[in-house]
Amino acid sequence: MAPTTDRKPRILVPEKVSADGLALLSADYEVDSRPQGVSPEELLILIPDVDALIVRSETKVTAEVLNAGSRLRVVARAGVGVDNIDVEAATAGGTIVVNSPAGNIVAAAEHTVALLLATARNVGRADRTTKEGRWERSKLVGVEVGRKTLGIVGLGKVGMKVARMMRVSKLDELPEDAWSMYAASYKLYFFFPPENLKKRFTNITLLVCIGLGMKVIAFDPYANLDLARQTGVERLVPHLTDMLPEIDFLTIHTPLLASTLDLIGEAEFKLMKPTARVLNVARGGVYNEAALLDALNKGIIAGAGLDVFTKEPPDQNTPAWELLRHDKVVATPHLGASTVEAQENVAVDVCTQVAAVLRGELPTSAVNAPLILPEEYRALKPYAKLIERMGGLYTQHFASFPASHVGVGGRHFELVYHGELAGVSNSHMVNIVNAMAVAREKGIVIREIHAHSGGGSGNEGSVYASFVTLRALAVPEGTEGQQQDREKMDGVDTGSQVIEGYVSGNNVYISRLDRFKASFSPEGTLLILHNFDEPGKNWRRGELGLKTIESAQNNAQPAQAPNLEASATKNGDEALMILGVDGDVTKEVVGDLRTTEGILNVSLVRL
Ligand SMILES: O=C(O)[C@H](O)COP(=O)(O)O
Repeated sequence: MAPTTDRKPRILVPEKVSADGLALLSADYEVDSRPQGVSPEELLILIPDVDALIVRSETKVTAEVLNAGSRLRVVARAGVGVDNIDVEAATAGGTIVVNSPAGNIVAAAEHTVALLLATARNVGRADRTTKEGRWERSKLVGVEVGRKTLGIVGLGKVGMKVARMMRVSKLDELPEDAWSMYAASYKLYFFFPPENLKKRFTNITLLVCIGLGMKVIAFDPYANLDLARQTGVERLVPHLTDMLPEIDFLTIHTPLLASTLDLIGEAEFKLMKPTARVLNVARGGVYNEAALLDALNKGIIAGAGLDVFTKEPPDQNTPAWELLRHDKVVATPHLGASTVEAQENVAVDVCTQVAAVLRGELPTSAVNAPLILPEEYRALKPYAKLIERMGGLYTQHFASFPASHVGVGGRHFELVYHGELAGVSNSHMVNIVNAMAVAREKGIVIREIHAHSGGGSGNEGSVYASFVTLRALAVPEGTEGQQQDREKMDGVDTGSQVIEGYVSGNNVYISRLDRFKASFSPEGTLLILHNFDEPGKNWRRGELGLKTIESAQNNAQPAQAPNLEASATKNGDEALMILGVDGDVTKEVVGDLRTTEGILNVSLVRL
């Protein structure tokens, strides 16, 4: 990741994304919105200067793009599907990918219904021929969808919504055992006991009459039967092929994965009724386009409503291109999420997340970061910051030590979560995007330990409800040496390359650095002076340090942080002084301080 400079972070939006979302970013960031789109070549030229990229489905965020985006911290998909983003490459490069999993559910489900009805009633063809001056009533006779069977593949958010919109039109058409469920979902129990319910409500069924009156069956190996039934799915079939001979309409709501590519091909079409119609508002490729074209041409099925294609727009003379022009097909140009409302929803959702990531916070819907429940997320957020700061402090502070200092390899680490924090399962705070993967690649081993029963360093950290210890182990995990090493670390007096920290309110503090107790905020530029703690001289060293800084740099002043000093614990003859410094500190200043009498070590840490 590129170093931070004074310029505002730059956000590139190479597609049409709702202004309501972008407005959330324009005050703090430089937003380069290009609703007309950018070519792949242009994107490669622009990306090195971009901190965040917001796309829809048209921009292909390839590994090449991601590798060229040296500043890129987040790629946001203003929608659900991330198949246009190389998520693996983003993860490897430490770029967060976020999406909006809920913003366009209603739009996608409604577009499915639109295509279902348009396909059943030849709406597309009728519109075209009427505009051409023809009046072809007898050629355009359709079919009704009420009481027909709809097969849904994939009962995710959109599949469920479609099922809900299709279900029975009258209460008295419900099977007996579905009554109580239906009543519960409308909270009718509140007024009437279940045994009287049917009697009382048969006359006013229109009051709760919704849906198209279709019978819905579904295939989804991961679906929950109770939940499915509550949404109006009559039956879940164990195998996809079980439903195909029975259905009048088929709709698929899955992402495009290796397992869903060509899910419906020649063999599957052959199992369907010649009157069956198929719908695709998910992803091009879940129906094999060549097989679909063949099935329509040969009358194996009756029609298709297609919103998505394997290549958009389809190349000329491909099966997809022929499908677009086919008389039995109603086609739309990937409009599933294209409603004003859905575009506002997804734009506000992802722009909020982009701002969070650029502020250094966790997004709510990261595709390549661990899933954290909102309440866990709120509780863990300051600890994630603490650990990040501890890591920064570790690498910068200990790197300054002379080679003769305790020889810790810096490759084997333990992160120990103490107190209430230990009870949070799957905290994975060290692993925001790729930390673990990158560490592994570099041969660095990080072990996360939940120390449920106290433990820790015996240091002051233990007075806090939760605290975290970062330990660098001298020898690989599991060896006898490591055991001795850890025993040493657990003692009060010994141990080196240990950092301990805690959270108070939303602020993070370091309570131990090396073998010194401490209490300081790991923020900004810190000058850490390790010196002899001769009686009466400790502060003199501090003054000396400040003087040196001031003489080297006029604008450098101690920061207003309340804790500028941390004192020594061991032997009483050494001290650690932490100075928060406004402005920068040059190498020369650090060099001067290092050669000052009584100073044992100096490190400059920027957090
Ligand atoms: O994956 C999605 O969210 C939909 O396919 C919408 O895609 P779009 O943002 O390009 O309209």
